[in-house]
Amino acid sequence: MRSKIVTILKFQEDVNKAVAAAKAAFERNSEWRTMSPASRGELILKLADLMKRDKEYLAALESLDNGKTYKNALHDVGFSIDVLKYYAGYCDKIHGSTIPSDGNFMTMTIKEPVGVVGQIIPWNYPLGMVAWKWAPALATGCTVVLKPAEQTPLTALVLAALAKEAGFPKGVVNVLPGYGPTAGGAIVQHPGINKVAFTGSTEVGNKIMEGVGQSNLKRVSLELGGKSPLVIFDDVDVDRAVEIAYGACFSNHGQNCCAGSRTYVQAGIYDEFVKKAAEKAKRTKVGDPFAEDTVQGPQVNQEMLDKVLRLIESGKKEGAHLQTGGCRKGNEGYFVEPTVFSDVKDDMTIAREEIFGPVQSILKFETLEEVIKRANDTTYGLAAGVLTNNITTALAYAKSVRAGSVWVNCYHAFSPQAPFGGFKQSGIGRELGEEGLKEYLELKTVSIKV
Ligand SMILES: NC(=O)C1=CN([C@@H]2O[C@H](COP(=O)(O)OP(=O)(O)OC[C@H]3O[C@@H](n4cnc5c(N)ncnc54)[C@H](O)[C@@H]3O)[C@@H](O)[C@H]2O)C=CC1
Ligand SMILES: O=C(O)C(=O)C[C@H](O)[C@H](O)CO
Repeated sequence: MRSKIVTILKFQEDVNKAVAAAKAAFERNSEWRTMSPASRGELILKLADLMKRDKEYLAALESLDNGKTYKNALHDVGFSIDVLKYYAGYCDKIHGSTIPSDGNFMTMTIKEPVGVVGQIIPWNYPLGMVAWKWAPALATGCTVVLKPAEQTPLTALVLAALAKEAGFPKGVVNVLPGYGPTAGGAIVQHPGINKVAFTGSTEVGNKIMEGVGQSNLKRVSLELGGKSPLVIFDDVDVDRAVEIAYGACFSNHGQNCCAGSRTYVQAGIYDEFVKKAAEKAKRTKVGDPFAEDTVQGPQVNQEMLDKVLRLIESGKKEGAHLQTGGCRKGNEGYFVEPTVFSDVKDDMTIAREEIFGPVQSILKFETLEEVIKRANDTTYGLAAGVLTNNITTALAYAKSVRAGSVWVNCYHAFSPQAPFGGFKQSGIGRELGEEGLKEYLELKTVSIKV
């Protein structure tokens, strides 16, 4: 008990130090606050350039730390650079408006950085999540204290070193590795932090809301779990649909908040789709993330391996039809066989819980009205997809599905310009795009008596 208290106090002390540094960097006359917006943009671009210089190193470290394939890690580094560049361009374009208010006043609004921001990120996109969190925070002029996931702290630490090399003033970015309840908890509770941005489980998202309520009502943005539906109508090319559905569900080994983990297939093509989806999954090359031809590496750790296997077992027990996979792959490492279940029913655990693993659940449907209802029958609302050649069907689905992103005839269509975030218990607020900036700004109204 005593050693636990000492550990908690130690984390508290570290968080205090990081917050003090971030607060000092945010002081009114500090170098950071008095820097021109254009120079702030140049620093962010410099960081992006340094990441480009070190991209192979960053990707290798990410792959080593997380288990994702080197190829995917390299893609993540590229996307992270794009996100930084996109927000760098915003630095000198953040402005308020003038308002024709009643009475003899001239009224204007000013957009100001929210202040010191605590950022808590997960292990599935360790480097990508740093970029998504830092870019809008730094573009708006905030200072940050970031806690990477305990499973994958390495690339965030390298990015901190690159930020130093780029020339960010002392205290603007702080990286603090540590565990969730201790280091993360201390960030959430800290009275010196003005906003917390979090990506991770809905369970911890709830704890963050509680902690914020108990401390100083920090601003909050949350990007949480999902159980996203991909709906496939029978007017599409089945082979193409199988490919898209595979990418939707299995990319990043299924460790993806917006994984298309409920595959609804219309009755007319259902049997053919199931057969081909199982063949596709079976062909997946699982193994060493650094090998050229590997498509799927290991899950991140024992805990996640156990969770995925437990959910696969629930699928078998509850009567879903196992088409392929269904077991751990080999006896070493955290590898899972790419798994496909058909005849999944909406009330089965595998159709309701976020699995975060390489498991596809295929469900049959007949009509648009029916499938909209079923797609929306979830506590989540992060993403959704639809494959059809009928524009009316696509638009009806896109308008009716309760999700933050809807992908039509594609999936995982991410770009730095397009906002991303959840309806319902998938989150609060948006990341990326112009919307992502708003999460880091306070709006001030100034009225001048004329
Ligand atoms: N939305 C997403 O991208 C992610 C969703 N998940 C979901 O969550 C499940 C569990 O994975 P975990 O790694 O346990 O997720 P988690 O939500 O516990 O971890 C995410 C981050 O939150 C921190 N954290 C944990 N407890 C905290 C607390 N009390 N206060 C402040 N910070 C805290 C962790 O240290 C980590 O940095 C996964 O199986 C998956 O379903 C996990 C990772 C990412
Ligand atoms: O899973 C998450 O947390 C993400 O938001 C990452 C996205 O899925 C995306 O694939 C990153 O490129």
